[in-house]
Amino acid sequence: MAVSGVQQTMVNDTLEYDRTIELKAFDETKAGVKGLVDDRLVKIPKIFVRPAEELAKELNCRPAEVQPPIIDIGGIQGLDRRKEIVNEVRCAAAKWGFFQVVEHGIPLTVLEEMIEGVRLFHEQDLEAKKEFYSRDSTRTVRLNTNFDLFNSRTANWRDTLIISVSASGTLNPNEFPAICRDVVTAYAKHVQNLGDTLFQLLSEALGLKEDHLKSMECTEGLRAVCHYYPACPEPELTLGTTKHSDPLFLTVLLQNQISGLQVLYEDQWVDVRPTPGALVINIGDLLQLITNDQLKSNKHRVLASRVGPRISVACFFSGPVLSSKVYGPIDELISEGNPPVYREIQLDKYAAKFASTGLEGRAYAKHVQNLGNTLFQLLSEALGLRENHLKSMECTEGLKMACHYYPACPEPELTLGTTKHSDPGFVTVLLQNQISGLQVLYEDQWVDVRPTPGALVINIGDLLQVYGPIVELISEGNPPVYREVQLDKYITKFVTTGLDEDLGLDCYKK
Ligand SMILES: O=C(O)CCC(=O)C(=O)O
Ligand SMILES: [Fe+2]
Repeated sequence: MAVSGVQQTMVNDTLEYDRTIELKAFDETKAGVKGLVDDRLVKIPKIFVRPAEELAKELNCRPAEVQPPIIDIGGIQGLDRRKEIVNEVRCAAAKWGFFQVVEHGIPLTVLEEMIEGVRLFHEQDLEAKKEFYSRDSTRTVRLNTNFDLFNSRTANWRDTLIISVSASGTLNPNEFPAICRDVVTAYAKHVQNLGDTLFQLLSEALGLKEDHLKSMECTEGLRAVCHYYPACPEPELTLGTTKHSDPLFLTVLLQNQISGLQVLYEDQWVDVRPTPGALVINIGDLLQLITNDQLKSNKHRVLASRVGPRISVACFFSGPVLSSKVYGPIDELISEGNPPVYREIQLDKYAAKFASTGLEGRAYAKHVQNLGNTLFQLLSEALGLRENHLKSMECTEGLKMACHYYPACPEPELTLGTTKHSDPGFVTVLLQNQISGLQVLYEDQWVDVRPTPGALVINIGDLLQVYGPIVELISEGNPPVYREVQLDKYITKFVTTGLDEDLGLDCYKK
């Protein structure tokens, strides 16, 4: 656990060097996976190949014969039928987190034209597409391949055009790509209306007033994410989209007739079969959070395929993502017997976190965050403070991962893997493989920190030693040894001096 900025620099320096170069070269073509396919390659580049252990597990996995429910929402105006629909929605959203809707009011021609518009966009000349290629999430429209390309272990066989339809609360079609502007505008209006209906049905399914979720602004922040999955020469080695759950409130997904989408149901991958005219609806993590687990946000993925292109449009209802609005379990859904399982989150911070972690790689980080919380409790108690003291000082925040790769060295006695230093953050949780090398300076001697299977190394960082000494730890006989530091300045100083300059903590002494 360490502080942002600092460790990020280290990540870039040391994470599997060749892979980073390959990823950069691929990204710089701005041609995406479609560009690779146009070059008629027969083997997929290594950056797309899933790790052997993941592929081996896949063999044990059989798609099941069940299907998420298909719900006909045509009759919602009729009182009795509406009750039935609300009931079906409740069951599907609680059990599967996924369902398909038919008779939703969006004409088939609009669905077909939307798919065609996305195909035209991705299949136009590279030069025309390049102007949209960007990883800048503040842009209304951006094309890229794998939004998490530089954070994921394996790249996905997919390019994506992302359009923030109403991020600022208003539709601004002038910025949409001309080649699909009209159809995106028309489709987005239909999806917004359907979203309003779905959030009404979901509110009723939860026993709330029909406009409850809308009044919480869940119907806001519509983003159309237009995926293009080209045919893949080695589909069994990669994925179209890595296993994930959608982070925000609700997703309305349009897919063409090429299958690939799967949802994880009772530990089996189940195909969500393309059904002409149907739209797939799935619950996102935040809707699970505010409903205190009554509705489920389920994991899903997309397989790569020898046939293609598969085209899909995922419309995300993200809420007011740029605002600091706070979301927690809805009061009406909480009771003594059903206490809140989640704490409140601030939407802008939550969304930024997802954008920077990507679809995978959250599993280890989540465990480390939990372990960190425990360690800071133990450390607080060890200092004779209340168990949440260090957490309340925000020491548990700003988790960053630095993934080092130390190649074998022909002349190791002439160099070092990492120069002598202390860590600048609060606490570091270190995972190492079985190759030794880490040493700690103890009583003026270098002591090996031997790799121990299953163990993690924990070390105290400079900030925990200094950070504006805690008043409870100061007394007349033990006056403050350090002056207070301002966190951002402190970090900047470390980043600009690097490991070599042995600043130590002396410069922070009074
Ligand atoms: O392409 C699909 O069918 C699903 C895409 C997806 O899961 C997503 O964009 O979150
Ligand atoms: Fe998804």
